[in-house]
Amino acid sequence: MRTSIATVSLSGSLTEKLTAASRAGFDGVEIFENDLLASPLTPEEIRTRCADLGLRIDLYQPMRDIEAVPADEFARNLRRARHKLELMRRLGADTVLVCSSVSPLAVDDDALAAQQLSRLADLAQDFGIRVAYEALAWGRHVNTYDHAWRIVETADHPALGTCLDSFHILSRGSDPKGIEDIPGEKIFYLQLADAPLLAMDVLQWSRHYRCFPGQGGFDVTGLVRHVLRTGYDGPLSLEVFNDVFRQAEAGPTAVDARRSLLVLQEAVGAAELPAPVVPTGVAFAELVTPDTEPVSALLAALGFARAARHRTKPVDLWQQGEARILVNTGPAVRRGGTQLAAIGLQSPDPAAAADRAEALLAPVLPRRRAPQDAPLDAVAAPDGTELFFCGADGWRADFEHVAHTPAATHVRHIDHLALTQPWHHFDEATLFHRSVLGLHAQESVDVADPYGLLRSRAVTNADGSVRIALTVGAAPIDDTVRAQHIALATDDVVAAARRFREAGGRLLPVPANYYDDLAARYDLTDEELATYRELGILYDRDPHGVFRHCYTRTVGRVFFELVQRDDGYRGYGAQNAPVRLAAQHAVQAVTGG
Ligand SMILES: O=C(O)c1ccc(O)c(O)c1
Ligand SMILES: [Mg+2]
Repeated sequence: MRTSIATVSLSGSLTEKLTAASRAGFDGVEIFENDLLASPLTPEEIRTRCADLGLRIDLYQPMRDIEAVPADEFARNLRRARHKLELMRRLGADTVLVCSSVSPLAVDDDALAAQQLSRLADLAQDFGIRVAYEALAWGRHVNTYDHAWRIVETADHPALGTCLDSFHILSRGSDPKGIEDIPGEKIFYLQLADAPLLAMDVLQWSRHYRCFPGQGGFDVTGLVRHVLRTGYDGPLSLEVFNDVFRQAEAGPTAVDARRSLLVLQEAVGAAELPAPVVPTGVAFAELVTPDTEPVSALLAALGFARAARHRTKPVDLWQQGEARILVNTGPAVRRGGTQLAAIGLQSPDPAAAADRAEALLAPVLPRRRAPQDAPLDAVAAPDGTELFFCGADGWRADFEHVAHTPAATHVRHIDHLALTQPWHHFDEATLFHRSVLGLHAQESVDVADPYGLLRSRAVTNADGSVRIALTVGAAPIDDTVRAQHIALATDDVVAAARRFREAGGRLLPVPANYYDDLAARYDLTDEELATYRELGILYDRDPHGVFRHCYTRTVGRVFFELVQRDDGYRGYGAQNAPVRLAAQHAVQAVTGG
């Protein structure tokens, strides 16, 4: 199936948009009128540019407020339409989109609408152009796809068909099954967009919050299945009006867009991709740092032992239980100090995992960093984090044992990793982790930071042995919020916190008000409360179990969390995150770091 994208979905000048669409592998574009009007290129030059980039101009849009109006008004509309059709001939575009009218002049008269659209189709036919009539969800009289189709059916004109747009159909709660009643050859175009499920005015929802299929709450895949059953063989085209994408770089957005279509095509059986290989655990988390001292001190206080050193690179392996942290002082170190740069994911088939990632347009990283290293399959996540797919124990061969005092035994494994996403990459990150890694996305939650609202969403495998929390701010965010963290699982957070403190570690202090409120919310003993208060342990419950957690101070961009997850608690203490964030800001204000 051919794929296409509307220029409105990408940022930049028309030629930047076209370049991004082509580089991401789209076959065609919908040219949005405003993009053309603002371009210094002539229609002929745009046509040539598209041809050079291997892009077909699948649609020109939109033509508005054409139908069901008084005769004199319609005469003016036809005159306007003729200009556009001439322009389209110069562009070499063969299909024009006509949106259902929102004009106060339009009357509720299907016969008149059919007759006038038929006249327009006559004119378009002279230009070799087809007219695709689309019901806007907020059209004045025509606002459902079945209504638009009835008018097209009545007009019965070979150059008039309908354009289906998943947003307009699903936002109104129309049943997409009825699409199967439309003959495939009368569906002239199919536009796809998803959206988060919001209770708001449909026009605002459409113009600001659309997202790529799989990033919102609509069943776009189900809708496409109905469309394919009609025999429709036109392109799958993305038409996404989104405030964030309008600001984000066009290149990555186009790749994200194309990935969403690949996943959708896979789901409807229109594309075959290497099957997902779900990771089965976290092999390691890798920190890069310009200075091992503060990180080493922190890890030692947490009970880790420096157990091994890489044979060829300045990388130490710190271990406790099944938790492994690599500390790298190599050339990967960037400005901004210590950061979480890579995650090793235990994979049952690393090569196949990398194949799927590559098929879904993830940047594949070199397999060997040095000739003598064991080859490792790795890709970059949208935020730049390197994801290594690790087989049984291959990567360990690159490390040689160093003499060390045994590690403590409080920490069992890495519970979760929390990564902050560049602010315009949140939906992309979720789709990436779901589609590339086969992880399941949990509900997105809002978290109040003193200086902005954050959105957080966890992706996990089935048994919870891989959990990654993705967080983003509504706008570019400050360093506290940019922090990343590694949560370490323990069976006894109180003992682990005490040990950490006795070893010289400093825990994040939590305000007394928090504990007063905790006493009101839960029936905890005075002794328990006093312990939590003393150590800065936060507490949460969900329908499954109990969560107790506390935080270390931050080094560079990274801090650690000790977590005790009892009785199948599934969350991440989101309830407590605002208190934690405020406490981190407070510490930063005092210490400057
Ligand atoms: O928001 C609009 O006006 C608009 C225009 C063209 C479309 O195809 C559409 O779905 C919406
Ligand atoms: Mg549309």
